[in-house]
Amino acid sequence: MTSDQPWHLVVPVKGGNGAKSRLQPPEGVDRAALALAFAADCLAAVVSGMPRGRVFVVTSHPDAVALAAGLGARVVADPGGGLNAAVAAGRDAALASGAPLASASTVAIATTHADASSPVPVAFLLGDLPALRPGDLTEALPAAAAYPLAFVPDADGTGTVLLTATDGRQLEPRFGEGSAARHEAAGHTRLDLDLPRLRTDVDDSGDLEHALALGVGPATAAILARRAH
Ligand SMILES: Nc1nc2c(ncn2[C@@H]2O[C@H](COP(=O)(O)OP(=O)(O)OP(=O)(O)O)[C@@H](O)[C@H]2O)c(=O)[nH]1
Ligand SMILES: C=C(OP(=O)(O)O)C(=O)O
Repeated sequence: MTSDQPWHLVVPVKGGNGAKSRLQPPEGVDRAALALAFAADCLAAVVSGMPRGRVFVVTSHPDAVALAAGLGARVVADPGGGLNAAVAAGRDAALASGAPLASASTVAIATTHADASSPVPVAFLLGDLPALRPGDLTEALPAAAAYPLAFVPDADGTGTVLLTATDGRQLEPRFGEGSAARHEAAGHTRLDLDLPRLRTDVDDSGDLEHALALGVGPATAAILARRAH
């Protein structure tokens, strides 16, 4: 990806003990630490594939805030209200990215003054993609750029890993189980890209096996090395 890449990318990260509640971690592995490791590997791939200042992590969990800030991402406070509200807050922050990002409310105010003549393409990416590589975004974002609204479904085709908006359109986040059908109904064009690392979000142990087979990043590999044998 080049430095003139126009996309702004939003990555919500829940963090803490409530994260990855459906995932039964391997014996000897702490669930919150594993969830944070997924985010660490995902964000490392994202920031190395995107120009500085274009990555927004929506979180209020201290460990995730430290992780994101340490990687050079911009942190947006989680507004509460779940994943779709977090996506909306990150989208507004990205649109208002010329303005100071003190809090979600200043972001919302600044957004109303955003220059409508230069719309910012915004992409939302799940933060639980431990096998992601920078090249996945290099391929997926230009493919999405051909459509005002688009999305990439997860590996089984029913969920969503990447949701995009260009031409000043607004993301229409409808995340949650079965979100692919809802995003399509909301006008996002479905892109079944052959990018398994992008499409493998980890919700359960089957997904984790799939990610491990593809090859996970160093943070996830290190946490899993603590598995009881
Ligand atoms: N900021 C923020 N991120 C969220 C929230 N809910 C989910 N996410 C993130 O969105 C991505 C996909 O969400 P899920 O797969 O549902 O992750 P999760 O909520 O940790 O997992 P479960 O507890 O099993 O539902 C992950 O990167 C999560 O960290 C939220 O309320 N706020
Ligand atoms: C966030 C999603 O799903 P999950 O919570 O199953 O990862 C989704 O696909 O919209």
